[in-house]
Order: sequence, then C-alpha cells, then structure tokens
Amino acid sequence: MAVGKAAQTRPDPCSFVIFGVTGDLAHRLVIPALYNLAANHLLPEKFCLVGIARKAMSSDELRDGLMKGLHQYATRAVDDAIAQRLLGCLTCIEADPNDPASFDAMSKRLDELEAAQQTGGNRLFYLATPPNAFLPISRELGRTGMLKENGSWRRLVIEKPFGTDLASARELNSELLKIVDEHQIYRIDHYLGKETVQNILVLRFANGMFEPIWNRNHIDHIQITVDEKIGVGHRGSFYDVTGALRDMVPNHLFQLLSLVAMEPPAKFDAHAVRSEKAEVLAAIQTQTEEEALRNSVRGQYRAGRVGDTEIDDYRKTPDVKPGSNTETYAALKLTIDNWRWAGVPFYLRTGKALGVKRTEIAIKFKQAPFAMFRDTPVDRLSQNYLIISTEPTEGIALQFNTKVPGPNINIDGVEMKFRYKDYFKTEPSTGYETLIYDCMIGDNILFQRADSVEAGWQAVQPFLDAWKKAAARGLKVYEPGSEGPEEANELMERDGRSWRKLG
Ligand SMILES: NC(=O)C1=CN([C@@H]2O[C@H](COP(=O)(O)OP(=O)(O)OC[C@H]3O[C@@H](n4cnc5c(N)ncnc54)[C@H](OP(=O)(O)O)[C@@H]3O)[C@@H](O)[C@H]2O)C=CC1
Ligand SMILES: O=C1O[C@H](COP(=O)(O)O)[C@@H](O)[C@H](O)[C@H]1O
Repeated sequence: MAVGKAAQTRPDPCSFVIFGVTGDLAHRLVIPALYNLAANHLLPEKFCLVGIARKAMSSDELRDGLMKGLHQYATRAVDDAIAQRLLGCLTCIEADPNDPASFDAMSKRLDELEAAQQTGGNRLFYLATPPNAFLPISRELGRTGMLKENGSWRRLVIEKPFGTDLASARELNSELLKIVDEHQIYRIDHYLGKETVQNILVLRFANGMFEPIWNRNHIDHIQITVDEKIGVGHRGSFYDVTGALRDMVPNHLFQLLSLVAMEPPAKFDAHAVRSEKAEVLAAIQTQTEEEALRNSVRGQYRAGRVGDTEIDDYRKTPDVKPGSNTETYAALKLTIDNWRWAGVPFYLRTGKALGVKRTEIAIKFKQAPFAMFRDTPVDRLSQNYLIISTEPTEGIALQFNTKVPGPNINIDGVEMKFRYKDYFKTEPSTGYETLIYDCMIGDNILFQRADSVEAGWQAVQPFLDAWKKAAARGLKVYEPGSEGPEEANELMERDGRSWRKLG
C-alpha cells in the first residue's frame, strides 16, 4: 500500500506462478493488472511469468489466449511492446494436483527457468482456481519443497471465497498452516485494492475532526450497501452453492465494516491494522437463529429488465437448480458489542440485478436535539449523512442543512462533495494492481489474516444456519431493476429508519 512509502519501487526479482491460468480471473483481472504494473515500471527487472494448466498446452497457445484476454479486458490502451515484454517470457507448465509426478516435474522445471532468468528463487504462487483446489495444490507445493524459504521468499496467494462457513474456513486455515507460515499466506479480497476503501483509514485517522464524533454519542446508525446491476450470468454453478451472503458479506462488506468501525491502530503496520480489524469483527454480536431470521431479509430475482438488459429468472440461469432457494439479495442488521458502537446498528445489504450499481458506506449522524427555527420541527430537517462511496462515483459527501436564501428562515438539505477525479489523475484499474504489487514487495497489510476471516464467518454463521433451516420459507422475490425486496425496507422501518436514497 503506497501510504507512508516515499515512492513505489520495483519489487525483488521473482517468479509469478499462476494456477488456474486458463480461467476467467486470470484473463480478466490478473493479467490486465500485471500489464498495468508493467506499464508503470512496477514489475521486477527480472521476472518469470509461469502459467500452470492441468491439460497439455504450449506456451504459445497460452500466450495467445492471455493476449486476447488482455486486449479484451485491459483498463487502458494496450501498448504492444509492453504486452510482448510481459507475455513474451511466459512459460506454460502442465501440472495437476491429482498427479504428484507432475508437481515433481514442475519443481524441476521452475528451478531451471529461475536459474536461466536469475530471479533468485523468490516465488509467488497465485491460486486462481476454484476453492476446492486450494488445499490439494498447496499440499503438493509443500510436499515438493516449493514453498520452503531458503534465503528467498515464497508466497501463496489464496483467492476468495476462503471457506464456505466457519468450520470449513477453520479447517482450511489449520491445514494451510501445516504447510506454510502465516506470513507466507496472502488471502486476497479485491475490495482492499480499491482506492476509496483504502482511503477510509486515511479519512478517519489522518484528520482530527472525525474521530471525536465517530462513536455512539453522535452516530445513529451505519448503512453499507453493495448493489449490482448484473445478474448471475454464466456463474450459476458457483453462485447457486454460494449465494449473496457468502459471496459478498464475510469478505467485501466486512472489509468495509471493519475499516469504518475498527479502533485506531497503534501504528500503521500490518500487525497493528489487522489486529484491530480482527478485533472489531470478533465483537459483532452473535445472534440466535431466531434473532438472525428477524434481523435479515433474503431475496431472489425473477425475470425482468435492468435498464436495457433482459435478465432471466434466477432459477432459469444455466447450472442453477430449478427450484433453488439460493439468495441473490441479502440484507442484515448487526450490532457491535463494544464501547464505541453499543446501540449503533449496522445495516448491510447487497444484491444482484438491482437498478443501480452502488457501493457505499453511509454514516447517519444523530439529528439535532432541538430545532429552534419556527415552522421547522426537528423531524423535518434533512438527515446528516457522511457518505463514502466507490460506486457510482469514487468520493466522499457530507449532507447537512442550510438556510434557503430569502427573508424567511427556510431550511433545506445540501451536499458537500469530494470526487477523486476532480482532484487526482486516477488511472482506471482492475483493483488487483495494488494487491499484486503488495504481495511482491511483501506488504500484507491489505490481506486478510486467519483470525479476521474466521471472525467474519462466525458473525454470518447464524444467518447461514437459520436460512438453511427455513429453506423456501422467508425467501422473498424481487423484480430486476428494483431496490430489492420490499421487506428490506421494513427491516429499517421497524427501527424508525430508512435506507438512504440515491440522488
Ligand atoms: N472471476 C472472477 O471475477 C473472480 C474470481 N474469484 C475467484 O477466483 C477463483 C477462480 O475463478 P474463475 O477464474 O472465475 O474460475 P474459472 O472456472 O474461470 O477458472 C478456474 C481455473 O482453475 C483451474 N482449475 C479448476 N479446477 C482445478 C483443480 N482441481 N486443480 C487445479 N486447477 C483447477 C481451471 O483449469 P482447467 O482449465 O484445467 O480446468 C481454470 O483455469 C475462484 O476461487 C473464484 O472464487 C474471485 C473474485 C472474482
Ligand atoms: O467477488 C465478487 O465481487 C464482485 C463485485 O465486485 P465489484 O468490485 O464489482 O463491486 C461480484 O460481482 C461477484 O459476485 C463476487 O464474487
């Protein structure tokens, strides 16, 4: 992460080994991110790019596919010379975790490549594979000694989802820690690569004015919204066993929640920041199943339109079970049991096929206790929100009341807005550049530690259990292009609150 560093420097020479290189993530996000790093001179001088495929494939064939993907998904115009430099050195190695001999051969081949390219033995293994392959691949890497650090570094990048519930996340952590040390594991969550998300800490702790009011005395509640317009599309087989809650909440939404709710770390280093994040997640009150049902809404979209795009009924998505009860929308009410947040509800919502793409944290401050202005009762004052948003615009807005010009005291709500693009020249990014760069320089501040992953699953486990038992009961349907099921509004209205409207 660039904060606190004088300038970005090139990482150590290393090999970058991608498992799952034939897949969507590698083509759409990882290679374009490496391209952006190459274009900004942020790849190591000596760099060995290796793709691991389970089926035989030549390096040329793999290179052609990745080059095509780069042209399709790059976030900036592709300069052929840079792309050639990046992919020119690509080597494809065939290895399957079900075939130990293939890993022995891979280990030998990597040694040879690294000796030729003088990368010094530093290796980053990026597991861009389905979660069920994380452990088999790690075990083979461990067995063959490829993860052993002998004067060089060896790192393992694990994609999300990290486990499917509390028990499986614990099991995965415990098995991985038999193979590698925690400092070698980089559990990735691309939300932490987003500028606005990293800026939450800067906003809170590099400014003196927010901290005094950042607590239960001044904050009424906090809303975290991650709405998407896209449907499930071609990801039916993954999504139908995952659902909106597992896909988004214990990872992306909890990253936002932990950054906004954590205590100030003693210093800005990985240990201190990650400890505070884990601490606040662990303080999320564990709900009984009955409370979990009362404090949640789950929905599933039917056929309809989002803007000009036709969206099919979720249950008709390829690879989705015909009568599936998997939620494509989830809203939750959580509370954090600590001194700062006691009595301050956190309302979270996320869903697919909704009317707008919106990612925001809206911090709602308490109303003024008394309105001294005639004809303006306190409940007619506009609400005071501080809004930190990534979508549709990256920025921060503060909403407050002001006097309407004129002879009388009329009051209306206005907004002060900071938009990143008005102040900084930002380059479009995949969100993965920062994370991949940080892995290469060994800065794990933006990666999840085992304890916070487990604390996240612990907090959502009651909802998973309650929803599983309830099956179809309680699953609400919603129209594509809407704001989600009406019951999500009722979740707020019951508490005398409402979701923040856009615009
Ligand atoms: N795509 C995305 O936008 C995002 C994906 N992720 C995560 O990234 C990971 C990859 O996702 P995605 O690229 O979409 O998936 P894909 O299905 O498109 O690709 C999976 C890749 O993994 C390989 N693979 C599958 N099974 C195994 C196995 N048992 N052992 C070794 N390799 C295997 C496949 O290789 P083969 O050709 O041999 O079958 C393929 O290259 C997942 O964990 C996903 O949750 C996270 C965030 C976003
Ligand atoms: O990890 C995931 O995130 C995306 C949303 O990411 P964003 O950066 O576009 O907000 C989501 O679509 C996907 O289902 C999920 O797996």
